[in-house]
Amino acid sequence: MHTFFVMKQVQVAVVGASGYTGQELLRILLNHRGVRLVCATSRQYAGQPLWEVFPRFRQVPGSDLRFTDSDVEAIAATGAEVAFLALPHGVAASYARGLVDRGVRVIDLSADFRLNCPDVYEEYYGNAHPDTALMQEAVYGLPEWRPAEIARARIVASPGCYPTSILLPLIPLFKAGILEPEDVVVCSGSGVSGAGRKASIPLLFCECNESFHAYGVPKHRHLSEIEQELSWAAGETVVMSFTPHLIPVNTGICSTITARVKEGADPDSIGRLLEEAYAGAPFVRLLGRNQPADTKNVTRTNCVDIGWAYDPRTKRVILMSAEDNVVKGAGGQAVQSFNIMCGFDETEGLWVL
Ligand SMILES: NC(=O)C1=CN([C@@H]2O[C@H](COP(=O)(O)OP(=O)(O)OC[C@H]3O[C@@H](n4cnc5c(N)ncnc54)[C@H](OP(=O)(O)O)[C@@H]3O)[C@@H](O)[C@H]2O)C=CC1
Ligand SMILES: CC(=O)N[C@@H](CCC(=O)OP(=O)(O)O)C(=O)O
Repeated sequence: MHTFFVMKQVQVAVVGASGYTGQELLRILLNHRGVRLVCATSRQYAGQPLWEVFPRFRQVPGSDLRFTDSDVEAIAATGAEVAFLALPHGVAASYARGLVDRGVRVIDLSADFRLNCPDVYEEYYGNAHPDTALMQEAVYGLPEWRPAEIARARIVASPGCYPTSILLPLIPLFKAGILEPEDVVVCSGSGVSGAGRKASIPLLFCECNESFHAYGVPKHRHLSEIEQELSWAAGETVVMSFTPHLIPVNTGICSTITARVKEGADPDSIGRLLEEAYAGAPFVRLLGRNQPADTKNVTRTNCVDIGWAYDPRTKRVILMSAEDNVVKGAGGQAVQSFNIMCGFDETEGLWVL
């Protein structure tokens, strides 16, 4: 006798489905047993089926759905219960309030709702936030640290790609109080898809290939959310240096973090603190002492790999992390939050290697 397991289905919309993170969301959601995709938006591809725009989805069940150029009213009318916003920052905020007010739960991949202080938002994004009430309601959706708040949220602000690779290694050490709060230095590299699927001369193949350079110095906009979350973990203000680099690969983020260990703190506790923090975390893979993380092992997965080292001469811990910017740094992490919000296993649809 066969036993059939029927999983509940949640109706889902992807708004901004033709970009890099939108495409990644489609890839994961078309394979998710608990999802019925009811809406995928794109202005330029409106009317075309998903598989025609992304031939990799040809013959995949559900890929006959057509892109629509939708507004809030039309998205809600599809019966969507959850909407992923994979829109440029600034645009996402114009959809969020209308959807939440119509009872659609929102998972926003943009930076619009990640900060909780309106002044910091204005400092980094150059304009006043259009909806500070919703900004303060939004949960910063790092699933490893806020599962209970994510589970009941109306709006989740999914963390940025660089921040995810930096926060996961550092939060346990700041929570344990072993790091100096004003002596953190981070050097990160991102694949070119991090900049989005748009025409731009600096992003052309001949401009970025065979090349490696820093950008966004000295105050990349991600500094604001990283310092916010590290200050939350430390219980005091954390100030850091952050230098992003563009690396000539499609996807992948590699972050090398060094931080000074406080006088009297035990550097031998670093490995144990990480292991205790992530004992039940399916997507955090601890590599061990003196083991660097490599982007080639995480691309197209929802995993973050983390290695660590300690240099007694400088009294600095060295944390090395790698993730895929469009998966754990964006679409995969957003689906991880979706699973928690909808009562699915946290890993549902995400064990694709
Ligand atoms: N790429 C990455 O690694 C990461 C990106 N993010 C964030 O996720 C969001 C999406 O990023 P990404 O996928 O790279 O961006 P893309 O530029 O690749 O895609 C943007 C999407 O939004 C749609 N769009 C653009 N402008 C508008 C508009 N005014 N109204 C409605 N739809 C619009 C585009 O389709 P169309 O023009 O056809 O309408 C497209 O589907 C951004 O906020 C980004 O900062 C977060 C983490 C990592
Ligand atoms: C390579 C590149 O340009 N990366 C982007 C960061 C990725 C991103 O989209 O930022 P959010 O996570 O905040 O949305 C940048 O530096 O602005």
